[in-house]
Amino acid sequence: MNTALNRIGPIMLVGAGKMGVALARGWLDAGLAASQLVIVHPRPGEDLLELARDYGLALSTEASGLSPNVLVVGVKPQVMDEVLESLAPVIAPHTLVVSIAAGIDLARLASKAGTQRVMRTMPNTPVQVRKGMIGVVSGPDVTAEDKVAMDTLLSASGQVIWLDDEAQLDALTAVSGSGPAYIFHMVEALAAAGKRQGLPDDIAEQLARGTVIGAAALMDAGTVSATVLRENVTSPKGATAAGLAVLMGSHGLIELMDRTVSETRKRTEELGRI
Ligand SMILES: NC(=O)C1=CN([C@@H]2O[C@H](COP(=O)(O)OP(=O)(O)OC[C@H]3O[C@@H](n4cnc5c(N)ncnc54)[C@H](O)[C@@H]3O)[C@@H](O)[C@H]2O)C=CC1
Ligand SMILES: O=C(O)[C@@H]1CCC=N1
Repeated sequence: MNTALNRIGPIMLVGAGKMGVALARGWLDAGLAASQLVIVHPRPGEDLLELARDYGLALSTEASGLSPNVLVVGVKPQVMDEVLESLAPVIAPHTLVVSIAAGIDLARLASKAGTQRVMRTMPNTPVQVRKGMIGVVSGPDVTAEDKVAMDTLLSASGQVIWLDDEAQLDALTAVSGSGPAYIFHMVEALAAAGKRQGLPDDIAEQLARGTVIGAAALMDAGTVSATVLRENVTSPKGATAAGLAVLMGSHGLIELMDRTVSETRKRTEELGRI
């Protein structure tokens, strides 16, 4: 049992799809008692039902009968307005409203939720294993106690990055919110290249996946920079140097990642205007 975590509730999570379930699993793994969490979902999917079974969680099909201290809204940006408006009966003056939606700004959240006590967060899927990167910005009526409570709750899922400038949350979305997808695609690309070099499919996939896991574990094990870790693999005039000359050459990964992150940010900003 994690005492600090269990002083925050009751917590209501509305919309537990991929991300909501990932967050909830992180909190429950960190010691949040099932009695402190109410999950509201009209049609629970298999992942949510499994989470409920694992932790003895009660699921609810509608938000009613409770004004939570923290209301986390985990729906898609496209339905955020209507969902927030429908939550008016459970939002009390003591309720901190927390959105995880990409793009929707604090002013819009506040206007639809009917309170200035709002926060905007941007987690990523590794929150499920408590290795998330989670950006946060606060609305004007968020108290110091709210910030401590959210820092405790979100820290249970990974590293919390507080930002003062809301625009930076869209940049953070494009780096760490979407970032796991870039890395998973790197695994797919490395496996595909291995197959083209004649490796059996299953072995190429095992090698690519295991290599990214091993490289991430090396970064996790210490504070050595990615640059030094890369240099440690790269013997002068050796094999790696030949491959990196392509990856780090003109139109290489730096340019590709720059364009990728820039497009993701642009779309994040668009989602906030839909
Ligand atoms: N998937 C990711 O890696 C990340 C997603 N996000 C944000 O998280 C939010 C959810 O994304 P995902 O989990 O990927 O999508 P998802 O589609 O898996 O989850 C959204 C869930 O909300 C449910 N829902 C819709 N209307 C509802 C209502 N009225 N009441 C309760 N539940 C309702 C849907 O049935 C669905 O299960 C989005 O706003 C997205 O921008 C943020 C960070 C990372
Ligand atoms: O793709 C999306 O819109 C969300 C935001 C960050 C990760 N997934």
